[in-house]
Amino acid sequence: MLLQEFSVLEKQPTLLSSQLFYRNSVADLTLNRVMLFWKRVDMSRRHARSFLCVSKDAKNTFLLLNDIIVARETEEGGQKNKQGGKKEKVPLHSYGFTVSYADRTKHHRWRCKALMFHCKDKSQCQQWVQTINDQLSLLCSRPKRLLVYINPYSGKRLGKRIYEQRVAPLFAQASISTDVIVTKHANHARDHLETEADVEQYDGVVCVGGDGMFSEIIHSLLYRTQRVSGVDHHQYDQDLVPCDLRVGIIPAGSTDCICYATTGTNDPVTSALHIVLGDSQPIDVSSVHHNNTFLRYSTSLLGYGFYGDMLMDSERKRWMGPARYDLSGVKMFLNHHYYKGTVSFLPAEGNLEFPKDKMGCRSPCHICKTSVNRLSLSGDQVCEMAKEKSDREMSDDGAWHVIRGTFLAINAVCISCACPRSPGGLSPSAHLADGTMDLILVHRASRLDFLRHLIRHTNKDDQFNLSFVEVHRVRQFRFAPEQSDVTSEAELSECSRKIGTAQVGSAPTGPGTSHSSWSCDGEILPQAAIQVSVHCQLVKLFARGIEWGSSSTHSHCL
Ligand SMILES: Nc1ncnc2c1ncn2[C@@H]1O[C@H](COP(=O)(O)OP(=O)(O)OP(=O)(O)O)[C@@H](O)[C@H]1O
Repeated sequence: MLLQEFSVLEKQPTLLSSQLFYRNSVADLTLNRVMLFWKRVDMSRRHARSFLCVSKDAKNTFLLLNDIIVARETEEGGQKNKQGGKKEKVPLHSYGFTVSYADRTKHHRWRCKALMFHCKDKSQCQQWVQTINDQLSLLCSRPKRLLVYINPYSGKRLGKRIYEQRVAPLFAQASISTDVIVTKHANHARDHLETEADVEQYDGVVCVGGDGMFSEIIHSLLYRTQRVSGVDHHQYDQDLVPCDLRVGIIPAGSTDCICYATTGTNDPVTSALHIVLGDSQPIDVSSVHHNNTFLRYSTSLLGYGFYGDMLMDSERKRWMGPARYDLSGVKMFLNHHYYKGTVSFLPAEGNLEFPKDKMGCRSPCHICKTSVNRLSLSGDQVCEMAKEKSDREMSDDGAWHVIRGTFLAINAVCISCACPRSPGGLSPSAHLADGTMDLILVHRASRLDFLRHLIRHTNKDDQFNLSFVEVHRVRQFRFAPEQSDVTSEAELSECSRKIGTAQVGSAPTGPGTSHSSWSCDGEILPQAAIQVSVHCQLVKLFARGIEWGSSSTHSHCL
């Protein structure tokens, strides 16, 4: 935080101020509506040190209220600092309280830390705890009751343990009550959310698992929201109603790319802290249709060719765990299939940034902020927007771009799809909530060139700066394989009904045939010919987006 910003915040009306003991010396502690701050008092010189003095202990001279989890009285004589493990010497006062807060550490990871203050008497101690917690209770974005689904078979099958050991204690500390369901089979969470769960009583849904589990949950929430609002999601150009409930992701899966792309890490404690602090990050969702029949929603990767074939192959190797993706990736790379087809897309005209700009989406992102914030729109505004949209589409009709070609891969991403192996992701500059998706077309190329393209996802080289790769920021796109689908309407609606369970092997496409299949956030779609439309900020996550920098000095010291 800059000194000017601090000076503004410091001038907020004071709620409580006292002289207390902090780290064996006297400090003036002050609480206002936005932060808790303190300065050490130099007893010998009888003047307070200024905030800018170069004190050895200049760290953590303030905490933003938004980052504080809870204040608690410490037991008498219990001056043990749990984080440091060291006993602090408290010569004068045995009453104290701790302030737990979320601290930013390296690589966007957050940790729960605690500061301890000592008071002259119990009533002063109680007054501080009460006043801090009263202020925290005014932060209405913080969840009080959550519905948690744990997939015990995600990734390395550690979901239950991760939740119990690393997440549940933080929820308990923040007095969040939870109803926890350990899923017994695929689509257990979906069915429970759709039929049994009384979602009105919760402030959010948490999924402990991977991207597949997240997808299952947002499908249920979005189905439910559209049904309650009377919206028919089968109509391709229908404006969808955003989902009110926020979703938290505790990463425990094979890739966890939604979590990584929205928090900058795949760390369960960081995700739990974002939930506890009530962070909110809208994300775009694309809807995938085939002939006016809704197929699925997508929040991460919609991939045809290389990624579609890889998913199809890896589904047969589920028993191998996360290693199946590596093996199938190598196999598909060696197979080197390419597919003919026609891609048509509506470019995101008027957008200020493009996939090759390398600006990225960093919180707070002005590009996403200036995109229409549908989550705050009233019903009338949504109607007005729908009208504007249809006017725009009529005038945009000629704006559709058509590319007929032979493709190794066609990828469409609503977010960067970053993950630990590919920290930039498939499209490093994709925005989380600007109402667009990045359409990446990898044209036919030699194996060696394709390998160069793939390797660039793991290093700092530009994967788009190759003659056979093109990338477009789009609002809608369509794809038609050279031989269009021959699936009957009856088959189509049957597939659509079963789609939640990904009918692997029932799809009429696959390697070795003239067309591939689409991988839609890890599920295989039965049709190759699809229409895709992006819906701006349709779902909200308990996240903050990726922040600039990640050091604790960012917010806690001057
Ligand atoms: N108890 C369960 N048993 C079997 N499958 C389950 C269970 N609970 C959820 N699932 C299904 O497992 C699939 C994969 O889950 P998840 O994404 O959490 O794990 P993952 O290891 O990351 O898998 P993937 O890489 O395929 O996404 C989801 O589609 C979900 O529907």
